[in-house]
Amino acid sequence: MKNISEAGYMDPTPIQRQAIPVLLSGRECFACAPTGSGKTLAFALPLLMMLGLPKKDGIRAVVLCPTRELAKQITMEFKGLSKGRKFRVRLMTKALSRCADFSTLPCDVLVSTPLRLDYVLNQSRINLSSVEYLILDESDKLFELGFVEQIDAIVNACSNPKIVRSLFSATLPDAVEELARSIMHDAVRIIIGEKNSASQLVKQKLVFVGNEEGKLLALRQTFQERLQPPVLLFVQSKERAKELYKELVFEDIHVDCIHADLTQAQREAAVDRFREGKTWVLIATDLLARGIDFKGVNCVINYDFPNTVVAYIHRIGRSGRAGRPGEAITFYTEEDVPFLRSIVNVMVASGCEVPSWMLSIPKQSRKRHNPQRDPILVVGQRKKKGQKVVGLSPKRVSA
Ligand SMILES: Nc1ncnc2c1ncn2[C@@H]1O[C@H](COP(=O)(O)OP(=O)(O)OP(=O)(O)O)[C@@H](O)[C@H]1O
Repeated sequence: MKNISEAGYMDPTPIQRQAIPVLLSGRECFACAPTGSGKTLAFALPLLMMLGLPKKDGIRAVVLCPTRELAKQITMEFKGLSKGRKFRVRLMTKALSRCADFSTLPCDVLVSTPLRLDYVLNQSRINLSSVEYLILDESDKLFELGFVEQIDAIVNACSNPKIVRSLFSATLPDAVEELARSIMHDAVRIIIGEKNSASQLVKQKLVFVGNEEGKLLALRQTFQERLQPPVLLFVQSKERAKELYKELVFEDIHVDCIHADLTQAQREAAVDRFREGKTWVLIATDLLARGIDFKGVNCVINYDFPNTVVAYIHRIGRSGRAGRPGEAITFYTEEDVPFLRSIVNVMVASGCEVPSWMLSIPKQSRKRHNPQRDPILVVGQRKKKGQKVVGLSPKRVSA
């Protein structure tokens, strides 16, 4: 209770009100609640309570999530909540996965990405048969192609017949729900608000930019009208993250970028600089779309249209967290128009206004939209082409 009040948590959020008693009663659950609504605490708190005291009985709980950044954040949350007790909460780092002797390493809670845990499992260096609790955070992502085989191996290795498994996410497509049911025992289904909906705290806006070139103009205009850091800027790929970074780095807006081509240390440094307020605008790929909790992101800009509606919900959910209001601006080109409909539906469900013509766009049968986009023109190339380079006026930038 001391740790909870020191963290400033005065009242449980709706997902915490529902999920904590369910987990404390020993039932499994799959829970779907909006982004930023406190799902981490909803599983971390009951898990620590059920573990009771630290023990040296092998690995007792495993939490899986899709990215290293999120795994680190979850580890920190567990450590904060268990301050004063000697629980061993361990993050599966690269070093741990390569060198640790798990047969002698006391571990109450192990937080990992599926890839790293599966790597250790494949080498027969870890025994998961004593695991009592298994949490899959961002569970729908973990059931996607690319993760599902590793999840399967880990679920099978957690062979304790009394294991309690739980799934948490802000989005839970029906197909994933069905798949999840096949591995769970009589799980309680908890849905807060409308399933697969965006956080009501985020004011969503669509901006037509015509084509790729129009995006840079629209971005500069947005920043000139009002730049209220911190801002997260999402692009489609790591190549585009690098290109956009090159384009913005010389402007007075303290920009940085994060993508999978950076080393772990560089990724962590980029996250830290953004958390500390040293970076005002962070360019990111979908690597950062899920789970990451930056306090007070004022605005998310989808420079590139998200490739699925699920990605849209998670991206814009980096803003409007823990009861604070946020804003999301999504640029769309001619090419993106046929894919507007599902995002428009999300906006309407959250009470945002949209032009009526958008409601008559036919639904796309193809769910993914990953077009080949023209490269973002870097400053040097533009100068060579004889085009004018428009900069930002630092006067208009408010910190
Ligand atoms: N009871 C509470 N009262 C106030 N703030 C809270 C409470 N519980 C959690 N928070 C804060 O809310 C923020 C969002 O929590 P968290 O990261 O767990 O959200 P989430 O639901 O997992 O989001 P996402 O779906 O994006 O992963 C965090 O900053 C957390 O500290």
